[in-house]
Amino acid sequence: TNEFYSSTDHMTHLIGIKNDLSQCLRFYISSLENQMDLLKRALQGLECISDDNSKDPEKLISNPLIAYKFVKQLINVGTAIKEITKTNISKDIDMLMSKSQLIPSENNLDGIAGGIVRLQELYRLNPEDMIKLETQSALSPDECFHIAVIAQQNQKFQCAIQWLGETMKKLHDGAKAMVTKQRVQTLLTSIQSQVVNSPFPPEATQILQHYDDLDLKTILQSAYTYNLSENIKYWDGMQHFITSLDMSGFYNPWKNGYEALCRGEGIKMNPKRQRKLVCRYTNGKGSPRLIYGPAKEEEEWDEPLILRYHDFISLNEIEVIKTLSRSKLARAKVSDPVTGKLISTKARVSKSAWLSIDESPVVASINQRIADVTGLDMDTAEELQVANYGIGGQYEPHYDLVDGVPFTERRIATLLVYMSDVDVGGATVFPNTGAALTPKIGSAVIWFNLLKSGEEDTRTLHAACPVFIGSKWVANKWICCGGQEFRRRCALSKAG
Ligand SMILES: O=C(O)CCC(=O)C(=O)O
Ligand SMILES: [Fe+2]
Repeated sequence: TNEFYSSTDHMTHLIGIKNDLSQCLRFYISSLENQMDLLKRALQGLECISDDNSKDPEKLISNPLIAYKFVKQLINVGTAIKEITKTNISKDIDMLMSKSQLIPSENNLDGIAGGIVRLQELYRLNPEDMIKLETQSALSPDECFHIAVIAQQNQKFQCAIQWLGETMKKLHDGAKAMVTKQRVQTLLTSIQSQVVNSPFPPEATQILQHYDDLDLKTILQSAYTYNLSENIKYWDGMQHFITSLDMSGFYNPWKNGYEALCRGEGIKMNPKRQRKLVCRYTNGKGSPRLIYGPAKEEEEWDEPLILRYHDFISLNEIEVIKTLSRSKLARAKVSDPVTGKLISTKARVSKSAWLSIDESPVVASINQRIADVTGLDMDTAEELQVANYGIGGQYEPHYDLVDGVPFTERRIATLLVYMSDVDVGGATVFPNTGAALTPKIGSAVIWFNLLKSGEEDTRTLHAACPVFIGSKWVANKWICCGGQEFRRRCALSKAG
């Protein structure tokens, strides 16, 4: 397909496409230039036939040398014209056309703009930060305006207004553009009315009954509806008021926690708990393969227990897995809560592929290693799911448990292999427990999605933070309930 932005790995193909395109264009231009030269020469030939004597044509021809020259020029022109029709530029055009099929479609640009807006909001980049990023590839007023439009469509009004401001500034500085100040103003007005006319949520109505000031109501309303409360905090004089109202739990309760954790705020670990976390060498449940090469197991989180295995897979294995996946990577989807159909959404911006153990000894050996380390039955596990994230790529908070599957197919545990480091962003966070796991190449983390009682462990709600800089590769192995009856005993207690 022609969607690049949802996988940074696929974005890299664009460099090849760019090189091919410039080569084809170079060929085509030089063919055209040859033709132009021939045409110009032909024209020059015609023009240098002097027609001083045109009033007396016979005189022209009567001088044998002039006559000779005259006919010679005409023949030259004829030759040039024949040559022009002979040079075949249609081949170059065909080539150019076929290469241009690979040019990304417009929705890629929308997707990237959406990623920029998400990163900007989530990592709280203020206008100055954005400008610093922007100076490396100065955006035109039209480009700034496009980002503003996408921000508005994604209901990130704060960002939209910021980009409209940039657009205005550039227009003011006299940059050439299609967009006019008039259009910027129109969009600004429409954003304002969108914010003000948004429907009032019932919980907010109750609270606001106590306040008469209409202006405050308007601001609060937009804060609620568009989850701007975080930003409003920084508005003059609003801080105290907002804190006293505690709007945080209003809208998308998990979302604020998720975004804060992604920024590295609100990680709920304390030194006392931290001291109890240990690391050890382990041979799993006595697997012979681990006796001589024990696994490096680290307790990364206590409640719920999250273990990390260091050097779980090698760089070579990672290369094999990536190569096997590349041709299969397709936009990852989520099931629509209403229709149950698989859809592609901003909530999950990545591409993924499934690898079976028959595909390569490397996949089989990783599968075996997971069995050795966890002591769990792999016969009922799902295939390995490899994922590569895109620009601002993320996966919003979710449970790995899928509704409506037989008990034996429930995902009792998730093992997540990090196949890359990520320069900035891209952590795996657990909003209900305040945990954040940093991707570390070659390591794997594991947690149980079900309590020993078989109930869902709500502490395992987790998310993949937007990748800011870098490429993020992971592999998921979902281990299912079937076959684990004697390996992980059920218990009446809820303890993890
Ligand atoms: O990429 C990550 O950090 C987490 C991925 C994840 O949760 C999933 O694919 O279900
Ligand atoms: Fe997940």
